[in-house]
Amino acid sequence: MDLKIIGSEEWCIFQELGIPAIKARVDSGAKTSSIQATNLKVYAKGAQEWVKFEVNPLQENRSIAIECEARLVDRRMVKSSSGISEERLVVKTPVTLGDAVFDIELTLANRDTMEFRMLLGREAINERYIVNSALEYQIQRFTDADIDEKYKSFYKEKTGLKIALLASNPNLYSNKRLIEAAEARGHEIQFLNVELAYMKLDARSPEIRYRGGNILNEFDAVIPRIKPSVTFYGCALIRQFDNLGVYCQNSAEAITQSRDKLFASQLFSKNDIHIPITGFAKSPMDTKDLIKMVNGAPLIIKLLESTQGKGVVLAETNKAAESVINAFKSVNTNILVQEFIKEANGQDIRCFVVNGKVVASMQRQAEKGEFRANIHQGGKASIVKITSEERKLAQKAAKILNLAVAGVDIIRSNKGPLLLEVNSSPGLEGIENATGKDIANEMIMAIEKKLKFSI
Ligand SMILES: Nc1ncnc2c1ncn2[C@@H]1O[C@H](COP(=O)(O)OP(=O)(O)OP(=O)(O)O)[C@@H](O)[C@H]1O
Ligand SMILES: [Mg+2]
Ligand SMILES: [Mg+2]
Repeated sequence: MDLKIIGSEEWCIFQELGIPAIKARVDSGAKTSSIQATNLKVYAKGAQEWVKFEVNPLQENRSIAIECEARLVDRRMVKSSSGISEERLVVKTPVTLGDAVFDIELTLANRDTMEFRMLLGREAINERYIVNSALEYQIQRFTDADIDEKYKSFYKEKTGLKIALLASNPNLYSNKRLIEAAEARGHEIQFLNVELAYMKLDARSPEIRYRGGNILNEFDAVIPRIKPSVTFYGCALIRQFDNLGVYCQNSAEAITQSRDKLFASQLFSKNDIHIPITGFAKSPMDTKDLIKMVNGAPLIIKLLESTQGKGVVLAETNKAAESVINAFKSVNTNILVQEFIKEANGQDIRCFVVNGKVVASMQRQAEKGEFRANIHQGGKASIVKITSEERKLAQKAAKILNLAVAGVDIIRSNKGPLLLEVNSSPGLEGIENATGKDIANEMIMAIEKKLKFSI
C-alpha cells in the first residue's frame, strides 16, 4: 500500500462539525485522537446518544467558539496528569485531510489548556500515513490569510458592549434599572449571580465559569453590585475578571476598603477629609477614656460592618455608652465609637458619584424620634442643593477610595460638612425617585467612557 507522508502538525477540516480548519499535533503516542471541547451536553437523538459541545478552533484565541454536535460512541476513563481518573466522551465524525475524508473517533478533552486544539492519534494515522516528525503540513498548508478568510464570518460585528451585572437578586430595583439602561443603549447585559460563578486559577489560562460549566469569556465590562454578606467571594471574582482583562466598574480593592469602616476612616483622616471624631479600641479597660475622647455622651456606637443603619446605636448617657461598648467587646465584636452630630437633626446627605462627579444628591430625614436617616429605617428622601464644599468632599472621598461609582454620605455639622461613609453599591431607587434623574444611564455611560466606546 502506498502510504502518504504526514508531518508533525497538520490542518484538519471537520465539515459536519462546522470547523473550517483546526491545527492538529500529530501524536503517534496517543491511541485515539482528541479535540478541545467545552460545555458538553449529552442528548438523545432517536435511539442514539449525541453530544453538543463547543470548540475554540484557533490557538490562543477564545473569541471564536463553534457549536458542534456529533454522535456519542463511547465513554472512556482516562487518567489526567494529576492522576485522577475522569470520564471522557468519544464521538465519531468525518474528518478531511487534504483529499482524504474518513471517519475519526475523537475524545472530547474538556479543558482548554491544550496548546494544540487537536491531537491526531494512531487510530487515524495507521494504515494511512507515515509520520515524518521533522516535517510539517505535508497534507495541506494554510496561510494566516487563508485562516482569516475561513473564519471571517465568525467574527461578529460588534454593535454594543457585553456587560455582566454581578449581583445577587435580579429583581431588585437597582439591578432591573441597570439592565434596562444597558439595553436601552444597545448593549448586551447579562445578570450573573455572584454565588453561581466559579474560577480557575492558572497562569496560562485563568477562567471564570458559570453554573453548568459555561465559560464566561466574552464580557467587556462588569458592574459589581456585591451585597455585604458575599464581599469576600464577590471581590475574589472581581479580581479574576480583572485578571482576564475585563473592566470592572468598581475594583475589588476599592470595594473591600470601603466596606471596612475603620480602614476607610483611617484613609479619610490621612487625606484630610473630615469625619466625626471617632475612637476604636480593643480592650475594655479604657472605655471611660474612649468615651471622653469623642466628647462624651450622647455618642454613636457602630458595628464595623453594617448597612442600612442596622448596626448603629445612639447612647444617650456615659453610663449607657460604657455598658453598650463593653457588652460588644465581651462578645468580640469590632465597633467604632463616634461623636454624635446632634445639630444634624436626623438628616444626612447622599451624594451619588460616578466617574469622579456628583451626578445626583438627596437629603434624607429620619423618622420622628429616630436619629438614623436611612431609608430602611423609615427615612424620607427629598431633593437638596449641596454646597460646593460638600460636592468637593464627596468627589474627594470617592477618589481616595478609588470608586468609580460611590454613594457618599455626608452629615452637616457646626464644624461644616463631615463625611459619614462611602458605599460601593449605592442603591438607585431612593435617589432616582427623589431626583427624577436616570442614574442607571449615568452608570452605563460611565462604562462606555472608560472603554472609549461610542454609540
Ligand atoms: N456621628 C453621627 N451623628 C449623627 N448621626 C449619625 C452619625 N453617624 C450616623 N448617623 C446617622 O445614622 C445613619 C446610619 O449611619 P451609617 O451610615 O454610618 O451606617 P450604615 O449602617 O452603614 O448605613 P448605610 O451603609 O446603609 O448608609 C446615618 O445615615 C445618619 O443619619
Ligand atoms: Mg454603610
Ligand atoms: Mg449610611
